[in-house]
Amino acid sequence: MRVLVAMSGGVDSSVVAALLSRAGHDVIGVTLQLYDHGAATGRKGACCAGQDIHDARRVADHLGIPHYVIDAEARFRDAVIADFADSYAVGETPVPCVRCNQSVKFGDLVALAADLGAERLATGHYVRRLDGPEGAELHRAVDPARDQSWFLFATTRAQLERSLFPLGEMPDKAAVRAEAGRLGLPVAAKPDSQDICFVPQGSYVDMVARLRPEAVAAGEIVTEAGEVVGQHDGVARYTVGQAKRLGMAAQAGGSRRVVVALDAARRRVVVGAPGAGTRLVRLREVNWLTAPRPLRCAVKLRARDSLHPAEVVPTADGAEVRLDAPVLPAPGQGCVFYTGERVLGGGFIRPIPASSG
Ligand SMILES: Nc1ncnc2c1ncn2[C@@H]1O[C@H](COP(=O)(O)OP(=O)(O)OP(=O)(O)O)[C@@H](O)[C@H]1O
Repeated sequence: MRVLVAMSGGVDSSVVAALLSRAGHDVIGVTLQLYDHGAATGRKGACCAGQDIHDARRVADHLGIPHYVIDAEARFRDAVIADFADSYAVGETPVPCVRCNQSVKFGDLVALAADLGAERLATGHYVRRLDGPEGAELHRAVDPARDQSWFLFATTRAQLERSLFPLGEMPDKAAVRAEAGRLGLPVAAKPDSQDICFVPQGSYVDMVARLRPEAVAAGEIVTEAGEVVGQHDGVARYTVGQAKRLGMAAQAGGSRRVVVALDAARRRVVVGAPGAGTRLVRLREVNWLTAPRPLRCAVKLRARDSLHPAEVVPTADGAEVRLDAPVLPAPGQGCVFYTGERVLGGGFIRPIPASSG
């Protein structure tokens, strides 16, 4: 069959292209030009994106497959980078990888695959797509250390139907690298990519400051009762649930405190006692990967979170998550519903109104 492979120039998607090509499929490679570190940082010659495109092309040449580069910079800027900064500016903690998967990768590339007559879009994500009685199902990767299922919760059922994730079955990353070596891929020894691809050297605050300066404006750290206990230099530097780096003043007489809300309109970071939390979490933009219905399941409220037993109930504008035990989730993050290895859906966490004076 004809398969469009999303090639980032990294080891994972290169192995995907190679495996599918070796298996006899009619493989077409596509690389999205998403950002330019040189342009973003003002530094000349810092264009990692350019190197990645070059690497993807070398792999495609090595495999003898056609390869296209698509300029998706404007789309990425609007759908991912602007959303990232806007989200911080309203006191949320965004997950840009979910926005990117939702828009640029699965939204646009599944459509491109159809235009090119390809039956499937393949990526190097570590997840499994299995066929069940309801159609395509999203499952965790075999390797729990690499599993990316949480980041794919917004992929629609129609997009999943048309996707392939060959690496979800791999035992671990070492096996993928070994495969890259065996296949003679020129990127076999390339280091793994960084966390947020468009933020150079992890300085996300600088990027937010350029786009939404109000998100890094100074303000007060207050208790839920409205007592001022410290100063901060921007709500964008904080996330709900954070207990570190709150400053000495915010640690009342040595007792620890935790961020319980970010009131961006008043530039306030609201702190409370550790153990503060809620049993009711409201979600927006919920994507169901099963028929929407009340579910008894386990939810994950950030990428590297443990599972929390809960009941998820669909509502007219999203879903309500009723947790067995209180949690302190960060608005803007994802809440993903799991039953065993399968993802049943997920949505974005709505803000919990700040209760400070
Ligand atoms: N610029 C891009 N163009 C096309 N596809 C991309 C691009 N960036 C990422 N992808 C696709 O999304 C997948 C997951 O992206 P992620 O950033 O998690 O990659 P990764 O774990 O670094 O993998 P890789 O080793 O392939 O770069 C990639 O394996 C690839 O299929």
